Amino acid sequence: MAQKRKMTKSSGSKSSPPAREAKKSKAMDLHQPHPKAKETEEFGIVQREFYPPEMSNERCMAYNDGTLERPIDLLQRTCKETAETRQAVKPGNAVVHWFKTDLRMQDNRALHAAAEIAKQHQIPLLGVYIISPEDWAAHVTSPARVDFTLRSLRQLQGDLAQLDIPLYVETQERRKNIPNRILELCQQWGANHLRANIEYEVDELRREAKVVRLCAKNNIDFTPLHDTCVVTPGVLWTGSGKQYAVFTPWFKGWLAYLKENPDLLELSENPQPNPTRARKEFGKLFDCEIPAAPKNKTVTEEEAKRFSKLFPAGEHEGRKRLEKFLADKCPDYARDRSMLTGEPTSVLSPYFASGVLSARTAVAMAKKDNKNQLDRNSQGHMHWISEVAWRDFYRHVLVHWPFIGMNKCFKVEATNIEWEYDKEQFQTWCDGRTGYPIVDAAMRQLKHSAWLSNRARMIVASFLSKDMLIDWRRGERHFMEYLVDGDFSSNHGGWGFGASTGVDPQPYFRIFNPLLQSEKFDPEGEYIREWVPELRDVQGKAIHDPYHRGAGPTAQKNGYPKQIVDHSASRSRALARYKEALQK
Ligand SMILES: Cc1cc2nc3c(=O)[nH]c(=O)nc-3n(C[C@H](O)[C@H](O)[C@H](O)COP(=O)(O)OP(=O)(O)OC[C@H]3O[C@@H](n4cnc5c(N)ncnc54)[C@H](O)[C@@H]3O)c2cc1C
Repeated sequence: MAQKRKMTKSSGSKSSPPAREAKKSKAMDLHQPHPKAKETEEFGIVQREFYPPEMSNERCMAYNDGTLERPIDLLQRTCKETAETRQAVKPGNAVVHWFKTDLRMQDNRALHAAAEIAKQHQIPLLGVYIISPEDWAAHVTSPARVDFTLRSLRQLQGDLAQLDIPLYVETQERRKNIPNRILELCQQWGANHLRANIEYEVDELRREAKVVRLCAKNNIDFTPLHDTCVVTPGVLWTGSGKQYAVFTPWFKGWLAYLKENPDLLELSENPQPNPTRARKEFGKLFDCEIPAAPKNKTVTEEEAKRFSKLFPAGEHEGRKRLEKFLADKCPDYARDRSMLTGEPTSVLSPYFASGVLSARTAVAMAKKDNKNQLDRNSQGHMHWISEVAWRDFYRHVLVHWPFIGMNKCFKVEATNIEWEYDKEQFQTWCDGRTGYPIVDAAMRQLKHSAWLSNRARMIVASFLSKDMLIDWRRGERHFMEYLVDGDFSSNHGGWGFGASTGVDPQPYFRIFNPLLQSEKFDPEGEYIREWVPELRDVQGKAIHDPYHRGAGPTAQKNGYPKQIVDHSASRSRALARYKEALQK
C-alpha cells in the first residue's frame, strides 16, 4: 500500500515517518460530554446535538504519543500482515472495483489496478457501489451532495456499460454489514481480487482494514490504494520528523516532492472494454438501477432541477469545467480569486469532493498549461495549484491527527475556549438575518446554491465563531448539512484548523472585520444585491452597512434587520476568551 518515493534533503522533509509503534491502548472515555450539555437535556435530542460530544483530551494525546494506533497505521499493519496471503491468491472469474468517493473512470488508481488484473487474466471487471445511509448520517452529508452522487453514479454506470463493465449499486441500511456484504458479493461473483481507493476518515480506514483481513481469511485479495491526494499522506515530514502543522512549509515540501517524483502526476489510463462474455455471465448486474436517496436526504423537485443546472453531474462535466477554467480564468486567479462576483474560481469542489475529478488530473493539467513547470511561471496557475494542495494538506492533517474527526481542533488546547450556545442567534446566522449584509448574502447563497466561494466561507465562519462566539462546530455541521461539496477534512480545516477558531499555528487570531471584507471583495455591492433583495434599492457604499450609512429607512421598510452584534465589542470579547483559554 505504501509508495516508495525519492526524497532529498532539499525538500526539507524526511522520507520515513518516525516510528509509531502502537502500544496497548489505555481504557479511556471516548466522549467527554460538553459541560453545558446536561443543562439542556430536558429539551431532548435535538437540543443536545447543539453541544457536540468531544473526544477527551487524554485520548487525543494518546494518538500523539503513540499509545493509540492511528487508523492509517492499523490499515498499513493489516496490509502488511496479510501481504503473503493476498499475493498468493489466484485469479477468479472476475475482478471487482469498489467505488466510493472516486466516481470516475479517468485517472482512477484502484480502478486502473483492477482493470490491469482483469486484462492480464482475460476476466471481466465489475464495479460495485454501496449506498450507506448510516454513513451519510454520520458524515452529515447534505441532500445536495447525495443528489450529486446519485446523478454521478448514473453517468458512471452508463459510461462503464459502454465498455461492457457493469456497475452494481445497492443500499445497505446498516453500515456495520458492509464488510460482510462486500465479501459476499465477491464470493457470489467468483471474484478473487478486489480493489478500492482509500478514504482517510477514521471509520472508513478502520472498515478498510477490516475488509482486508476478512477477505484475506476467505482467500480474496483486497488491496486498497492511495489515490485521492496528489501526494500520499504520511510521506512529508519536517526536518525533525514531525507532521507539518503549517501550510506554507508543508507546501514547499509538497512541491519539492512532486518535482522529485514526477510520476505522481502521471495519469492512469481508463479501463479497456470487458470481454464480450461479461454481458452473458453478469447480465443481471447490467440491469441494476441506481436506488433513490434515503428519505432524509432527498431534495425537492425544484431543488433537483436547480442543482442539476448549477452542478451537472459526472466526469465529463468536471473535465470540461477544468479545461474552461484553466483557459479562461486561471491566468487571473491570483488577482481575482477572492472577489465575490464574476465567479473567478473554478467551482470544481463538488467534483473533487465526490471524486468525479481527480486532484492529480487537475494539478497535471494546470502544470501543463504552466509551461510544464511547477514554478512561478504564471502566478495564476501556481496559485491555483497551491489551493488544490490545501485539499491534500487537510487530508494529511486528518490522517496524522485522527481525533479531529471527534469534534476537536487539531490543537487540543483550543478545547478550553468558552463558546456561546445561543440558539436564536445561531438561527439568525443560518437564515442570513444578522444585519451584516455580506454575511447574510453568503448565508442565503449557501441555502440556495449549496455552494460558497472560499472568501464567503471565511467571512461567515469568522462571523459565527468570532463575532457571535458560537461554537465553530455548529457552523461546521451546518455547512455539511447544506454544501454540495461537503467534505470532512476540508470543512474541518476551514472551521477547526485556523480561519474560524483562530488557533492556527500563526501567532495571531484572524478576526475578519465584516465591513472591510464587504468593501474589499464586493466593492459595488453587487453580490449583496443579488442575495439580499431587501437592500436592492440601497445606493452606493450604504449597501455595506445600511443602518449606519443613511439607508436605515429603506432597509427598515423592506424588513432588513439591524446588526445583531457590534463588531468591535465582539472582537474584544473574542480576543479575551481566546487569551483566557490558551492560558488555562
Ligand atoms: C469554513 C470553510 C469550510 C470549507 N468547507 C469545505 C468543504 O466542505 N469542501 C470543500 O471542498 N472545501 C471546503 N472549503 C474550502 C474552499 O472554500 C472550497 O474548496 C472552495 O471555495 C471551492 O471553490 P472552487 O472549487 O471554486 O475553488 P478554487 O479556488 O477553484 O480551488 C480549486 C480547488 O482547490 C481546493 N481548495 C481550494 N481552497 C481550499 C481550502 N481552503 N481548503 C481545502 N481545499 C481547497 C478545492 O478542492 C477547490 O475545488 C472550506 C473553506 C472554509 C473557509
